[in-house]
Amino acid sequence: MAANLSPFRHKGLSFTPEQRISKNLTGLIPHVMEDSSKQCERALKMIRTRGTNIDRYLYLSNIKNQNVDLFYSLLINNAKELMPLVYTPTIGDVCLQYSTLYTRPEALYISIKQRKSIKTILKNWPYPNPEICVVTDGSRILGLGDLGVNGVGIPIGKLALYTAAAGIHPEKTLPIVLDCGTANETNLKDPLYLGLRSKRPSVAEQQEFMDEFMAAAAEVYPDMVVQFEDFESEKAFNYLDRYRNTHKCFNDDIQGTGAVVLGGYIGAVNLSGVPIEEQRLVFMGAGSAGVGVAKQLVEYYTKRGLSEQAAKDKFWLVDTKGLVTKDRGDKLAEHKKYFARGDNNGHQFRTLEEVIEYVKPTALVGLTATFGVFTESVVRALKASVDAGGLGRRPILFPLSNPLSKAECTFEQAVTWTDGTVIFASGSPFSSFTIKAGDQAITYHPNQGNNVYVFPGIGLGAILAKASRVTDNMIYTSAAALAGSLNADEVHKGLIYPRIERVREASIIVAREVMKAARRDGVSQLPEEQWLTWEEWGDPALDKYIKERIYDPKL
Ligand SMILES: NC(=O)C1=CN([C@@H]2O[C@H](COP(=O)(O)OP(=O)(O)OC[C@H]3O[C@@H](n4cnc5c(N)ncnc54)[C@H](O)[C@@H]3O)[C@@H](O)[C@H]2O)C=CC1
Ligand SMILES: CC(=O)C(=O)O
Ligand SMILES: [Mg+2]
Repeated sequence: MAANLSPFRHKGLSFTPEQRISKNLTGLIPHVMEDSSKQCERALKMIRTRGTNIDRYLYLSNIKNQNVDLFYSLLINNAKELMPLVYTPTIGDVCLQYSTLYTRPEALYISIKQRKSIKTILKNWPYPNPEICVVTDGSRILGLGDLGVNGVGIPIGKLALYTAAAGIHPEKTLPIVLDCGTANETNLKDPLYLGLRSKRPSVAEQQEFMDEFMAAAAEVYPDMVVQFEDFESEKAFNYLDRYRNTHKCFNDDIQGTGAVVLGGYIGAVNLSGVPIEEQRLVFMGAGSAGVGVAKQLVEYYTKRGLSEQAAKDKFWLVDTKGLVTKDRGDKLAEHKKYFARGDNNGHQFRTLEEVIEYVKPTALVGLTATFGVFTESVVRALKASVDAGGLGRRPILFPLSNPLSKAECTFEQAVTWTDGTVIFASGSPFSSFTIKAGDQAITYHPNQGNNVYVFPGIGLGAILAKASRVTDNMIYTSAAALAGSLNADEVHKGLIYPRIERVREASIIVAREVMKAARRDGVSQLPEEQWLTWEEWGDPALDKYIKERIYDPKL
């Protein structure tokens, strides 16, 4: 690429005749001058005529590499169509094949063998002062397991959404993969695999590496917010505890997912006809996401006046061995202990059907990374237990695992098995579903319950508030802000999340409330006079401040 056609300054075919002359571009691009809509039209035609989603991803990725503004114009204005290509579910397939698809670097790749050079590597990043970093060690990529360095697609995808959904300038985003080896035999045997060809070292050694990384990142980029992503559960909880009080960081799978599910749960309860006090929640999956979400919901209940114990009593967590109880006889992982039930009178419930029969839940949340565990009998049992409470009540069913190939059930199944009564959210997007009966047709609209509705706003809010830490209140507030961000049409349609086309509007609301929470918690380092001005002029002034600072692609 000619130096005068940097991807960050490339206007494609929109360069004016004057710009073409002054930048010596004459003849380097076709003579025609096109506005952005024409260029988007061409790209969309290409995308729609490619044969596979991987081809579409590669085409988009190529555009991003050549013309950043065109890429983000496309993504922002066609979020519903293109987000599933840049993010889940397609990004899951991309990660599985990353080492084969690789054509150029798009992230920082830091291996545990380069421990002595972390600062140098960070300084090698070509764009100055990144504001947000998404870092993974690839050990639990979506529901696909340990993908090692191939997991780098996730930080790349999440950061594209930081720009598309929250307007963080693309030059201010930094994707990082920490390569500690992998347990993935397929990758280890793949001659094209790009990562360290060794098993992961001990947890202690990985933690030392992480300590060194966090210290180096804070020294080289002191203002940067760090988002932990897709670390397997033990490390996810450990690193969050370890750094949350000393670094500007949060864990998206624990905290972001907690907030997004709480945001949707508030709306779902309103639609369900089952009062919040009567809700009983079964969680299938007790990993970082399951426990993170359940804890966020406990906080919601305690803020509504319940004691912590009474709030906790509303949750039954299930893992591969059955209901998580104190006396199950196996050694519970540390993060499961908080929710271990002690009221099972020595009885152990091994299957989800047994748990449903015992608990009579009103809501079922899936975070298992296992396709199809919400079987017909499970979903029908959930519906029956909700119906038993009274007419017109609706079951809440959230199969949240990603990508689509790991969803606990499909939208069509959920609608069919609940006779259309389900309040549904899935981690990856399902299409609407129409049932025809004679001349009548009813169309059901799914929700996407994915942390993309909160992490961009949490990061943006923390950056703009100049927050020294990401506090629990900032996370909690993001959920409440999301729940309040639906417009009248979305409420009328019975949705519990804003339509994905409105994720940018929702993210600004989330960011604004996160900023205010940072200030309330005393972690905002903005001058006090600034906050007093916003107090005087209210949210519109703060919104204006945010909007003036966010990136809008201009071709
Ligand atoms: N929708 C969203 O925004 C998000 C979705 N997720 C998804 O959640 C899933 C889980 O993520 P983590 O909690 O980090 O994984 P994890 O591996 O830590 O936890 C999985 C849990 O599910 C349990 N499990 C697995 N198979 C099961 C089965 N057949 N029956 C019962 N329990 C079973 C395991 O015992 C474990 O407790 C992944 O697919 C991930 O993509 C994660 C974060 C955000
Ligand atoms: C959405 C997400 O963060 C996950 O599936 O891990
Ligand atoms: Mg994740």
